[in-house]
Amino acid sequence: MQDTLRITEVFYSLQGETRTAGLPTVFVRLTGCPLRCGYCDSAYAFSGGTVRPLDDILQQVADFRPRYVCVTGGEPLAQPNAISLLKQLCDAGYEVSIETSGALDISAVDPRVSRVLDLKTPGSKESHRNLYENIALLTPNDQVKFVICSREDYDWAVSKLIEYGLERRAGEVLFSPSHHDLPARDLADWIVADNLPVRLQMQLHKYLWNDEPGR
Ligand SMILES: C[S@@+](CC[C@H](N)C(=O)[O-])C[C@H]1O[C@@H](n2cnc3c(N)ncnc32)[C@H](O)[C@@H]1O
Ligand SMILES: Nc1nc2[nH]cc(C(=O)O)c2c(=O)[nH]1
Ligand code: SF4
Ligand SMILES: [Mg+2]
Repeated sequence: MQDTLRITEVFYSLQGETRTAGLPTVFVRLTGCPLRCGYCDSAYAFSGGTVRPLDDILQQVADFRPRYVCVTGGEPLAQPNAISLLKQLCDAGYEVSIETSGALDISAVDPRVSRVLDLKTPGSKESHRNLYENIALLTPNDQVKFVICSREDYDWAVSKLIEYGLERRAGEVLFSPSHHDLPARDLADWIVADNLPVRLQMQLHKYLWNDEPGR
């Protein structure tokens, strides 16, 4: 039996987030997630999807002839075969990233992959799931993200930034407003006022395409 993954969608768009924001990217969205963040914009990937052989997924990615591939979900690391998919995408020569909740062990992910590790804030209602052991594994090829719902979340994120020296461990520390919860301008003003070594991230695809699935 060939290795398979349960997949919600594969699509080509502009990366809306992280350090490659604005660059054409193929997205592979894996189905299923053990978390339930209150703000989740991808709840349609919690169930359903199609079980597909890895080779079939790799061929669909190749047909777009991309430079960048982003594996997301759902929670991609909840499916063990995601590790094999990531390795094979790297072997094929793409620049690969993974978006992960930070609740699962990231140690088996191929080091060529840029791991975008979300540290779940209290506003997500899932911060008790954060696996802080992951932080020691971060390298300059990785990125840490906080999705911030309120001033309380911002203060919490700053405390984690300082406690773990995150800007010295990861290549990027991203502060993103939770869409519809916090005006980006408030977060921008706080970052400047506190002179933080972090990058404000806005979800480009929501401004371009109003968060339609598959964009
Ligand atoms: C949908 S998740 C999928 C990957 C993984 N489960 C995770 O949480 O990182 C991808 C990214 O979108 C972010 N996200 C989800 N809903 C959001 C929202 N309403 N506003 C801003 N970011 C959001 C998540 O925090 C995460 O960084
Ligand atoms: N354009 C676009 N960029 C994205 N970056 C991360 C996404 C995600 O849902 O994880 C995403 C998405 O859904 N669309
Ligand atoms: S971990 Fe990611 S996919 Fe799962 S509920 Fe939270 S934001 Fe959504
Ligand atoms: Mg999305």
